[in-house]
Amino acid sequence: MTTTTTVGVSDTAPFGADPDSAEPSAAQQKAGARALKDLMKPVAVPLAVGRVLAIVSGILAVFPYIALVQIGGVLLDAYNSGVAVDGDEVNRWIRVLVITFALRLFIYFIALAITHVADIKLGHVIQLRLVRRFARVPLGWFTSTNSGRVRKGLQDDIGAIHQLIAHQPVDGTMATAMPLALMVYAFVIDWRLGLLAIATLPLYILAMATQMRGMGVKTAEMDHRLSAVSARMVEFVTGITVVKAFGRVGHSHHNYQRAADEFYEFYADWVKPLIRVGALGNSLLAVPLILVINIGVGSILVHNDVVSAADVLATSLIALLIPFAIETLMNSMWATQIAGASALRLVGLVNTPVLPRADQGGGRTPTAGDVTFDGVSYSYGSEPDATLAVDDVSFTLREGTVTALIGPSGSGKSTIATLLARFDDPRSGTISIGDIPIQEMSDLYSRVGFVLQDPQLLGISIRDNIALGRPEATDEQVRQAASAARILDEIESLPAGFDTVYGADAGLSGGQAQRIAIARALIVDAPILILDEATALTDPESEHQIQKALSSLAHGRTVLVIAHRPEVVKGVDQIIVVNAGRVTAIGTHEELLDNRDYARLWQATGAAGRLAAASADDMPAASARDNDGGRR
Ligand SMILES: Nc1ncnc2c1ncn2[C@@H]1O[C@H](COP(=O)(O)OP(=O)(O)OP(=O)(O)O)[C@@H](O)[C@H]1O
Repeated sequence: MTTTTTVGVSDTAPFGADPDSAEPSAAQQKAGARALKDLMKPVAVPLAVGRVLAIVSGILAVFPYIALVQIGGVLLDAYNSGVAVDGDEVNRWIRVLVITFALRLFIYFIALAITHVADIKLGHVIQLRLVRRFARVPLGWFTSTNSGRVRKGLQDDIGAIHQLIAHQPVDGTMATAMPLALMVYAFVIDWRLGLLAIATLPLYILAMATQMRGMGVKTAEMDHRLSAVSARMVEFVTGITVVKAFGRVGHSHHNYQRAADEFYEFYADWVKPLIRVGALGNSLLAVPLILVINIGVGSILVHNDVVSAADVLATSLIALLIPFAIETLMNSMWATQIAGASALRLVGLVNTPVLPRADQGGGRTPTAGDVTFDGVSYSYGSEPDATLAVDDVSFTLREGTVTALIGPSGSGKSTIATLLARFDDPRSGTISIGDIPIQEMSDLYSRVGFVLQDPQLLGISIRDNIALGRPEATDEQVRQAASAARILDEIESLPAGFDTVYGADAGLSGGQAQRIAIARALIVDAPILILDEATALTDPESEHQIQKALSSLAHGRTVLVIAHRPEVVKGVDQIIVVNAGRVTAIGTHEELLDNRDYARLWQATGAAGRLAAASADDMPAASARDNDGGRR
């Protein structure tokens, strides 16, 4: 195995390039917009309803102003003509003002409620799509890099599109519809007052257009750079133990510092035009300036009897509302850009390549248990010229026998073994069990069990951890499995025995966790087993216990053991020597004694001297045949 934190794969992303690594471009931004559209399909109808309601609410915003102008007209008429104010008329317009104002707010809140429900629904839909997808992607895809992407997708990116789904359709539409309706009304009152209401807008739009050129790409890049800083931070924190142990805190901290400095410089560059636009906007659209223009010029028009004072009051209030609408519009544009990057990542995750489903091939079940690799080749990269990690490998594992894979580090042992567990499909060749290709088997994981270097216990009870592959197992069966895996006494001495929750109630040593993983494989009772010879890093007592547990597990099964030490393979039925992804020899220990590659492996590990003395006890397979443990 190349790593102890993931199964059979290293941290380099093997299944295609990481989209996070590419700097965002205008093309990516467009792709983000397309991705957003695609992502929003399941809630297209409620979002459209939200938009329509926002338009209605925006149009209703005009009515209080109409009422205001009418009330002003009635009051002015009465004042000018010296007659009593028509109270009924005023009351009627006050009712119009209050009702339309309240109705506008009511419709606005209903629209927001609809889009918020849509947002919750969409989050749920995306999460379901992701979970269903992840259930079908090759297991080898789950490197720590991709796990980070999954975490970011499920947590950050779904959160980032909240603004876009729950707020933008309503606030963005309202920010367009309301000022438009108000401006139209201002022109209906009087075209000169309409022009006054929008007098400062052209300057503002011009300033904004020059300052904000290219901001879309920059905003998307900011999200990218922020992710880079977070990644450095996570790297610093997760690697802190080893970093401290090797006295590299300063160096590692320096990486984070550099990323943060780069972000600071970029941010300063990004924010400058925004500040300038903000300052210009504040001055060009500032309340005093708008009032001076509208009331000042408006008074001249009133003085010349062109319009009434009430008209000027209404259009001045309309002019004051426009800057707020523009601000909301700009905010929602930025939210869309940032959400575009998140949507792109989510769409990437949702479209992660999957393994073809076994049941599409009819879900066949093998009759005999021989395992055959026939001309199997595999590369981690998807490009046609990617280096082959496994190159045209053919061999057979006879039913009920033990085979060891042996070869130098990086020779392809783990890759061969994990292909049998269908962590991914070979690029060419076939792997079959009893003449049935594993791709066509629907119950592969009840036929193939594995115990790997990293036991991967979950934060659930020890009982549930053991019964993971067979949840219906009785307590007695779980106890028996624990006993055969030489872990029963240690579990019973835990605070809550089998109910102890791993991680929360108690931790376990690597050797203990390994034996629980062995109990887990025992209870599934799969006839074919993949074992990683994982005892090299444990203490002698733990190693002895694990070997005994493995012996119980191996008994009577077809076993493929990944051997890291030559001693382990001496008594097995068959040894497969692997070098640079190719099988260079197959035979028993005695048959291979003259093989150059095999002899070199013994020498390379300094084990040659121990060759003669290698004890059968070291070998799970050999001892399995003498052991009293058995398949249940
Ligand atoms: N996730 C991965 N992405 C890209 N290349 C990988 C990945 N995992 C392994 N490889 C490459 O595939 C080749 C075979 O690796 P593999 O882990 O199968 O070898 P191994 O014999 O099991 O090594 P070891 O004994 O050190 O665990 C190596 O060249 C390795 O660098």
